[in-house]
Amino acid sequence: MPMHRDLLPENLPALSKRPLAAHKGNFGHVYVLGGSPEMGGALSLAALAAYRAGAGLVTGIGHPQSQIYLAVHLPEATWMDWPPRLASRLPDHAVLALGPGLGQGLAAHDLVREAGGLQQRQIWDADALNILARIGPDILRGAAERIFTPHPGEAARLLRTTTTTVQTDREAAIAELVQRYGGVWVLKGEGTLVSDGSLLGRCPWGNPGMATGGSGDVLTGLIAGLWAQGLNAAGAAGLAVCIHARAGDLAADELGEASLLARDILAQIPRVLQNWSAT
Ligand SMILES: NC(=O)C1=CN([C@@H]2O[C@H](COP(=O)(O)OP(=O)(O)OC[C@H]3O[C@@H](n4cnc5c(N)ncnc54)[C@H](OP(=O)(O)O)[C@@H]3O)[C@@H](O)[C@H]2O)[C@@H](O)CC1
Ligand SMILES: Nc1ncnc2c1ncn2[C@@H]1O[C@H](COP(=O)(O)OP(=O)(O)O)[C@@H](O)[C@H]1O
Repeated sequence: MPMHRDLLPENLPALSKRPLAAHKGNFGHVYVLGGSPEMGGALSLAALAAYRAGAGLVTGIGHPQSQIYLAVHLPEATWMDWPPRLASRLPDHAVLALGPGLGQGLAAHDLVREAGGLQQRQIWDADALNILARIGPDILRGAAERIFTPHPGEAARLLRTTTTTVQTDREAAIAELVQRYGGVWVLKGEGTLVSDGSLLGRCPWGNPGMATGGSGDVLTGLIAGLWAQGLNAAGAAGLAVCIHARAGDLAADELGEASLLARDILAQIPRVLQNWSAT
């Protein structure tokens, strides 16, 4: 049985103050692999969130037809077309976030299969999880550190059960995911859970206004950006989940739940990060 620990600022790591002589190489390099022709927006939201979390450099890896989203919304990011092989393109210190808007075509399958054998830190989300569910845990080779971020529908696919079963006992579902697949897990939805098998935390913030397309992509980028700056996997996941939920609450206070968009969560991240220790 994992030990329960509230996801509150006193139980979570914090980002260190930046040294005066810091340069962008000190704050990590996030690669977001996603962006099928129809879903460049998901990649772009994740990349933006990684930068807002403080990553030094962010690169989108997507289908050429989806580059326009990043070019328009995030000129600060660099770009790479889906390569035939990822291995030679990623530095050892990279954090790879895979899945936002990736789709489930042949190229996506090949890239996800290869990513499962890379040694760089990885965040598995969205279609990367759908492909993992289809192929099975054998795809996760080697000893890379991994964080997985399913919503209840994806968790159900990974556990070969129904969304209702996952939602009926969320703690049992996340325990089973950790046991089957290893790594750190984030089970999204009301009261998001984070567990590495030894600790289990529940996020006390968030609201149904966040049930809107793209808000999970923002979370993925946020985790990647914090992880790239040197936090450990469970710490980065827990902190990102709480910052994301607090940002969602501020956005809902300002705009109302019905009108809330994923980009409104993004817009509140700087404010939450600045005031985090006083939360
Ligand atoms: N702008 C863009 O480019 C965007 C692109 N996007 C990209 O789209 C791709 C597909 O991802 P997706 O999540 O939209 O589809 P999918 O996995 O079939 O999940 C839907 C089903 O899952 C369930 N479910 C979900 N949440 C639940 C909850 N909290 N609580 C309970 N159940 C929940 C629910 O199942 P049901 O309840 O019906 O059984 C629901 O019908 C992916 O690549 C993503 O990145 C999106 O990010 C949007 C913006
Ligand atoms: N009712 C809710 N209460 C709190 N948080 C929610 C609620 N609904 C959704 N969220 C949060 O919004 C995000 C939705 O992620 P996801 O379903 O992956 O969306 P998308 O695939 O569109 O990006 C998650 O972080 C989830 O925890």
